Amino acid sequence: MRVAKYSANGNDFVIFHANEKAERYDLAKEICHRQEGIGADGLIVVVPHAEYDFEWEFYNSDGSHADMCGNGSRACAHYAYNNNLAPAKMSFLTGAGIINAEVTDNTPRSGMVLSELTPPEIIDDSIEFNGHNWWLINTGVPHLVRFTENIEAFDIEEARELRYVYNANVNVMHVVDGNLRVRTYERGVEDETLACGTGMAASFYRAYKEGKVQNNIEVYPTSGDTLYLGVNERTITFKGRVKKTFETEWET
Ligand SMILES: N[C@@H](CCC[C@H](N)C(=O)O)C(=O)O
Repeated sequence: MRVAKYSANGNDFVIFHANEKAERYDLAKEICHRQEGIGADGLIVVVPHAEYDFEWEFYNSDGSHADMCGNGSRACAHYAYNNNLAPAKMSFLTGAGIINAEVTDNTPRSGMVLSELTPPEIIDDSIEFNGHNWWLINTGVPHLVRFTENIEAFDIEEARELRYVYNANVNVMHVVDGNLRVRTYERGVEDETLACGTGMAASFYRAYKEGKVQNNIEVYPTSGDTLYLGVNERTITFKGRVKKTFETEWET
């Protein structure tokens, strides 16, 4: 089976396409394993759909399903376009709903991809934990977000505790010159990742709602890359470069 490895600003994925949907938890764990597999934060399988350009299956590296993945949606759009599975402007079905994406500045190895995420929903804006105010926001998957003045001191153990209490990903953000730095602990990877799209979107949404940033800003994840986020009437737009790092045969 031919698979492609992608990096979307440090959040990395293995992607392949198949003729039909299946339960691929074990394959996800095997392929994503950092020492014994290819190594990735997630596995994406592109399958045909009657109404949309395609549908995806998304798995975290521990084999769990997730309804949505912002960075994965951009990597997947580049993969689908370059494998003639979708036009440059496409719509595809995820567990969270329909995602519209557009690939520009394309080469076989990289592209600029804009993904329009599903409408954000503030689930709770008054969570108090260890003296901090957290918001729980669903941007396709649930994220806890709070502000910090010292982003270097992101407490991974506290994040891990919160992740299990709320069954959510956990983010801290710092406003820098009107833009945002964000660090994310991801459930399903069970550690900090180099970038998380829905996490950056949830952080941006809270900062925007509280008037701490304007619309259309730059967001910097742990990888140090630059992503572009904005909000329109209903959805959050999320744009940045993705890279195909290699392709290989995977023996099943
Ligand atoms: N990295 C993703 C989010 C993937 C799903 C998440 N780990 C969960 O289980 O909720 C992104 O870029 O949004």
